[in-house]
Amino acid sequence: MGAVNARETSVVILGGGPGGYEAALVAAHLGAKVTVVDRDGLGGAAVLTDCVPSKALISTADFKSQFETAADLGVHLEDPEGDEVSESVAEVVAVNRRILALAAAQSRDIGQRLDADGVRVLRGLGRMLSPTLVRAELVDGGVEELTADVVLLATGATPRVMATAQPDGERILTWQQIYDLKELPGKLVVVGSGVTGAELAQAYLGLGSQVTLVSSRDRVLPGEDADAATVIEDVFRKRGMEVLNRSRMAAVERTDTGVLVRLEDGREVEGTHALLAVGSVPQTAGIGLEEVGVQLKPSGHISVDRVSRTAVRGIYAAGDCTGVLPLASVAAMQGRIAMAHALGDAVHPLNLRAVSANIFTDPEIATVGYSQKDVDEGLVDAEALMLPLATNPRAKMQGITDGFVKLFARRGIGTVVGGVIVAPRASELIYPVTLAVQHGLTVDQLAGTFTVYPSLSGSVAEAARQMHAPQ
Ligand SMILES: Cc1cc2nc3c(=O)[nH]c(=O)nc-3n(C[C@H](O)[C@H](O)[C@H](O)COP(=O)(O)OP(=O)(O)OC[C@H]3O[C@@H](n4cnc5c(N)ncnc54)[C@H](O)[C@@H]3O)c2cc1C
Ligand SMILES: NC(=O)c1ccc[n+]([C@@H]2O[C@H](COP(=O)([O-])OP(=O)(O)OC[C@H]3O[C@@H](n4cnc5c(N)ncnc54)[C@H](O)[C@@H]3O)[C@@H](O)[C@H]2O)c1
Repeated sequence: MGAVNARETSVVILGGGPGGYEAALVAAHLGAKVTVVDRDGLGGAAVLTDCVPSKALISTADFKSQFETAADLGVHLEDPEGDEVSESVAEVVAVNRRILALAAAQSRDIGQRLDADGVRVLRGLGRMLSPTLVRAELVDGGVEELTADVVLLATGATPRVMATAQPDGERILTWQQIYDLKELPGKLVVVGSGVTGAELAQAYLGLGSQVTLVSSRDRVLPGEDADAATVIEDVFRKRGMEVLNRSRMAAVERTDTGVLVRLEDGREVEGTHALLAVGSVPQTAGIGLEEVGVQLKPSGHISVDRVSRTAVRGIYAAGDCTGVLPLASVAAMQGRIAMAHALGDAVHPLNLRAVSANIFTDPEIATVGYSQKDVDEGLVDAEALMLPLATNPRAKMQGITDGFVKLFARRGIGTVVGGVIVAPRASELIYPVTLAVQHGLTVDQLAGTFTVYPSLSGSVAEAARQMHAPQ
């Protein structure tokens, strides 16, 4: 925007999720006058219904699973009378109460930070009246019109709902409705084996439900590294999940005892509950975007460039409403970049090649940079090396049998361009690989860096060592 005086700039942000609130903090820090209009609660779906609650549920399921595997490490549980305790039980009401309290506390923390930084927050629906005028329809019934030099659209996405599978919040559920459950589903049918479906199917399996996963593709997690997805699918089956591949849901209906999921090939799957995880749609309709010139893709996502600009000068967009990469971390980065650009601070355009992501299954799948598919399709001239974790001494001590480290490095040069780690806490282990990708380190530099003995990160260094090309 050329020479900008941030102190005289008024910024209006639609949406208080990671895309919106992180941007608000940056804009306030740069001195702008900032108002956030948010409909559902600060933190957005990320904090209130999606990312945070699902990860908290998974933590509970992981904890419970440790009781089940304790015997492998020679530990059994006894009650005070010395009788063996064979089962742990998840009390869903208590589990959900904790999760909702945790999410609410995080939302409150965000509110306090925004408040401390002088950001004004209005609870209500924002609508564009012109490129520089936003109408806020407040939950208390009031209306406010806000003039803006800069607008950031960060309205997120919402679960996709099919006409033939209508959620009722009791037995047929979206992932946003599961925290109101008063009892653990006896038999849960999860429809959709993307990241949301896979994570929640395993969480409920861990909590004690019988689970059937309806997967429309050849394998679960179709968008992920095939070796990693195969490990996860094997683990799912080993632990007793029924996985139905090449099975597309046609409809879900209520029965006297629960639900009936009809598949397109005529098969039927019965359950007590169905969880629909068939994707999301952006929340971009009916709020005046196209009327003011913002371009939407056929999917409804807002078109943006690498500094989060839309087609309209002064209007930016960040997060799931752009469909660039639906992650909280990416939403936040897009929001920060937008404000830096709009308010004349130093800008580093979004670099998707350095985004690390994690699937919170057990074991977890963490990825960064170029993928195996990119390598196979010749998008980058790189070689791959995969090292199973089973031979790692720390893995043996911890009873870890499934998992691997895979690195991709430029052929001949050895620069690390990507990696996949399948392991417990892979989300923590991927960081050295992300550092290597971000800063162009070579496999020799990774291999030449000390790791603790014994440690799982030793396998990252060992994989790099095995990729050394003698000069
Ligand atoms: C089950 C699940 C688990 C996930 N887990 C992870 C994870 O572990 N890690 C990760 O990085 N990502 C995760 N994600 C993705 C992550 O939740 C999203 O990428 C993130 O929420 C995007 O943030 P956002 O700011 O774009 O939108 P949101 O978080 O959806 O926030 C948008 C906000 O905008 C408000 N809003 C909408 N329209 C308007 C309007 N017109 N006016 C005012 N306010 C409006 C909404 O009320 C909401 O508060 C997960 C997603 C799902 C579904
Ligand atoms: N840990 C994380 O970071 C995390 C967790 C959850 C979601 N997310 C983000 O959200 C994005 C979306 O993930 P998602 O899993 O919600 O959606 P998705 O669109 O990736 O997956 C939905 C799946 O449902 C399947 N499907 C659609 N219709 C179906 C039908 N009728 N019957 C059976 N299957 C059907 C699709 O083939 C697809 O595999 C992810 O790419 C990720 O970026 C991240």
